[in-house]
Amino acid sequence: MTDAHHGTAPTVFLKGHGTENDFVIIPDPDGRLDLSAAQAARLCDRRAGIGGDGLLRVVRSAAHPEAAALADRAEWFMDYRNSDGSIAEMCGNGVRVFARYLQRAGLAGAGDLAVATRAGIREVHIAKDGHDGTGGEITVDMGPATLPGGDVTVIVGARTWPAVNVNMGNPHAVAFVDDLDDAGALLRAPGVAPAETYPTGTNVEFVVDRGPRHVAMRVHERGSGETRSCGTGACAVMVAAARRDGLDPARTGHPVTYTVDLPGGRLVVTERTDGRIEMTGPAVIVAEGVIEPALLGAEPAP
Ligand SMILES: N[C@@H](CCC[C@H](N)C(=O)O)C(=O)O
Repeated sequence: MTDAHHGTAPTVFLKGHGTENDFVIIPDPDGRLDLSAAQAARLCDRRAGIGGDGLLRVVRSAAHPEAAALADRAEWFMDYRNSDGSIAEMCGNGVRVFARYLQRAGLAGAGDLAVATRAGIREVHIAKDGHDGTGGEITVDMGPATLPGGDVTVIVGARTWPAVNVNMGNPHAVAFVDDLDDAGALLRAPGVAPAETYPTGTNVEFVVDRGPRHVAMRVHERGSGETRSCGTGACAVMVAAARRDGLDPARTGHPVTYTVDLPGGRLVVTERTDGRIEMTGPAVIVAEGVIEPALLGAEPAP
């Protein structure tokens, strides 16, 4: 039961986005809102709820069982949910928006900030306001990519493409295509073979070249459908493109930067010589309000 159910305190939400990957933000510093998958999905519903590709619950690490061990290194835990209510390990655009919320709430300043996620701690740098009305850019150390190898195929209808299996804390299948329209309407999740490569499902990226170290992509996200941007996806795409282009900073001793265009905006992704991936992009809060208790609703008895 939440405070909202008892009518003692309203449940506040904010709405934000990073390159139009949009999120319902629920400040819950003391971890009192034990949001179910159904409640998260209702909040993300674009017709009957607030609407979002995902949900970011802002909880003190010390107040969350999955993050308490990280509390001495990161005060805040990003409890991320996809729009269908499922839990994901990591969200790259989400962690920038999460940091922007903390800054707006006076819980963090411009500069460096550590955020706990299910994929571990992510170091975030909030740039001073660029005076463009959006609060300036935010850079996240997304950690190293893992490329487990093996042949993966992405399937949409009768079409298939070879894909690269990349893990950014969450799973990705990156397919290079001739034209972004080749993936069709993406109303359903693309198939992947062998399916066992991704026991918990996967995000799928479709990529074309735009120029030297410049790509464009579409993404179908696990648990959310096609979205206008995906930060972990952009990082997975950058690494897959770099390896395809024969670039590996750990071997050459030179960092590599790719510009990644998405339907909702642009992300800049750099792979450092230590193998860590840095992603830079915008993060904007657009609204704040109060959730009607009926939207959270009473959960059916088990
Ligand atoms: N949009 C996110 C990724 C969110 C999680 C993903 N749908 C999954 O299930 O792994 C991003 O910006 O990285």
